[in-house]
Amino acid sequence: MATAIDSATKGQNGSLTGKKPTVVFVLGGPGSGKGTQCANIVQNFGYTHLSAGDLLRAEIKSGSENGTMIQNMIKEGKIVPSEVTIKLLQRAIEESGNDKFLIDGFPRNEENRAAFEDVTKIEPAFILFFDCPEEEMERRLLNRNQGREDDNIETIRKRFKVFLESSLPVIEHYNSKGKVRKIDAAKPVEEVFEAVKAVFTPKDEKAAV
Ligand SMILES: Nc1ncnc2c1ncn2[C@@H]1O[C@H](COP(=O)(O)OP(=O)(O)OP(=O)(O)O)[C@@H](O)[C@H]1O
Ligand SMILES: Nc1ccn([C@@H]2O[C@H](COP(=O)(O)O)[C@@H](O)[C@H]2O)c(=O)n1
Ligand SMILES: [Mg+2]
Repeated sequence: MATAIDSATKGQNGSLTGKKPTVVFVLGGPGSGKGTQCANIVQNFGYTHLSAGDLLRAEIKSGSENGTMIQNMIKEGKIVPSEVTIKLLQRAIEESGNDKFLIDGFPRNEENRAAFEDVTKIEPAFILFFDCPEEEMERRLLNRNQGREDDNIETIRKRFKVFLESSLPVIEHYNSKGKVRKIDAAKPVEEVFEAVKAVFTPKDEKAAV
């Protein structure tokens, strides 16, 4: 069945001249500030923010048949199978009506990356990578107070391990293609956003200032 992603990719009449959606993958360790900065980017640059973690948490709440499996994976800091997460992302893209997306917390491993590329044929414009020391991320997560079941020290340590072992190689993959825009995320929110703005501001606009 043809999807909105197909038509965006192939054009309304199925030709190959249509414009693909612009996708920026927003990556970084747990608590590095991805969600916080995405909210700022949405306000300033007209993107739609899709957090893979938020979509998975909403799926649990919806009472879906995958809910218990997803909940168990999140509690353990494990990565949910790609087909589940990609379906949620595809649905959110189709329902948004926008053509510019910040996909936050995805791809989290090589399986996520390859499956997304396979299914959607979308190549990200670039990867926004929030680089932050573990001690700072740990402090932030333990103070977040949003009632997340995975914001406890035991699960946080598991999430850090998964980030190092499975997610960093994805960032390295894109780095080798010159697609990573690395941001020092240890600074205060406003300073981080100054660096983010520079990445999203077109070169000719920077020159005019
Ligand atoms: N630059 C910053 N300095 C201090 N605190 C920050 C900064 N950025 C975000 N925070 C705070 O740290 C916590 C984690 O931020 P946020 O939820 O944006 O991270 P995240 O990368 O989306 O985390 P996760 O991967 O767990 O979803 C929040 O309480 C947020 O208010
Ligand atoms: N691609 C993804 C993204 C997230 N998860 C699971 O959700 C948890 C929370 O993610 P956040 O980005 O909100 O921190 C994460 O630890 C994973 O369990 C996933 O499986 N796949
Ligand atoms: Mg987040």
